[in-house]
Amino acid sequence: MANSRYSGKQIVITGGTGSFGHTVAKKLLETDVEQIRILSRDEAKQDAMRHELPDPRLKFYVGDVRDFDSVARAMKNADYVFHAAALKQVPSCEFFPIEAVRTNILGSENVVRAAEKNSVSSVVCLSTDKAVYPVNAMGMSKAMMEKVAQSYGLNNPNAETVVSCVRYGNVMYSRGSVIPLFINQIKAGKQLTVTNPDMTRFLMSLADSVNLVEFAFENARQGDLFVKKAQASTIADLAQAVANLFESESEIRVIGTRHAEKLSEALATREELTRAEDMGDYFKVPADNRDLNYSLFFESGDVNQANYSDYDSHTVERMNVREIENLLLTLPEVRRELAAAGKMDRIGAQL
Ligand SMILES: O=c1ccn([C@@H]2O[C@H](COP(=O)(O)OP(=O)(O)O[C@H]3O[C@H](CO)[C@H](O)[C@H](O)[C@H]3O)[C@@H](O)[C@H]2O)c(=O)[nH]1
Repeated sequence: MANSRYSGKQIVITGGTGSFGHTVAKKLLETDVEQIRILSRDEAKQDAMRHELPDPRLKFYVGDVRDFDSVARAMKNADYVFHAAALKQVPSCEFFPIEAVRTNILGSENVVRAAEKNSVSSVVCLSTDKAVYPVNAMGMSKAMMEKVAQSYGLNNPNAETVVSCVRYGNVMYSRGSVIPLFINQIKAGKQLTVTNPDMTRFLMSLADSVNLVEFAFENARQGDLFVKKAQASTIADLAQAVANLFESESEIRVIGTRHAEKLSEALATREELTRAEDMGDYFKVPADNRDLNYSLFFESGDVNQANYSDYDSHTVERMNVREIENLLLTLPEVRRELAAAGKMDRIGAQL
């Protein structure tokens, strides 16, 4: 990260003890940032992070985005906010959707309001492809978070706080996700459980997701939403790639689609793409800035829509098994697992 942007700045990361917060904090500590504040609920995780990153510029705030006062306290005199706190497990949000409303929607509103109150200059909110045409409560609540973020600019055209969003695909090797699951199944000599071999997902590394937030932070204007162009793969190919790397003979067992999951995910809708700016590796989707004169919503349409299709994991360029293997080899966690399994030649091929 360029030093100048963060020089002398105070930055709040909500949900800062998660994998994203952790990675960003580490990267920021390499700059001349003045202070990084981690706002999160779990003091044990904070303690672990404090020991891992012993730096006086890193401060820990116990709090919850559901509680406005705790958010406002962490934001006092802050300059920038990365809003990563969320309930993001699909199944738990299905069982407790109101909890997703409280954290992902109302909590995000608290973050925006507290940022405004403290004259924070930029807030970047983290969203997911599951917010696009959502079918599960987690995705629906994230879609509403995006609306909360974008409506801030619509209602406050002269605001000094710029609020933007980014949308991720699946972050590879994130906690509880399918890649570490496949690796554990291989290590245990079990079959690889594939839900639906034809299901597709966008695959991103944690480093990609941090770069996306940084890009948004550097380029955002009020209400913008950023998407990183990503490659996709089928789950069958992903399972095969993991098996190949570990030279595993584990068979693939098809277990069927789980509750509330989709065959493919979309990172942007065709309606969004009609007004998006192509920025090379990224799309920037500006907010729909028509004002609250409803006739404009009803009477002025968009003639371009028919020329675009959704940016969907089923239709974008798909990696083949070999390409997925190479992508997996860029992940430090996979390299560690391969080293532990004595597959040094695999790692060496990529050095
Ligand atoms: O045993 C399994 C488990 C999963 N899958 C498949 O692997 C893909 C990825 O599954 P993950 O569980 O890794 O990820 P999800 O797409 O379900 O969602 C994940 O990524 C989201 C972000 O988009 C959220 O963070 C969410 O909480 C997190 O589980 C899916 O197609 C899923 O069907 C299998 O084939 N076998």
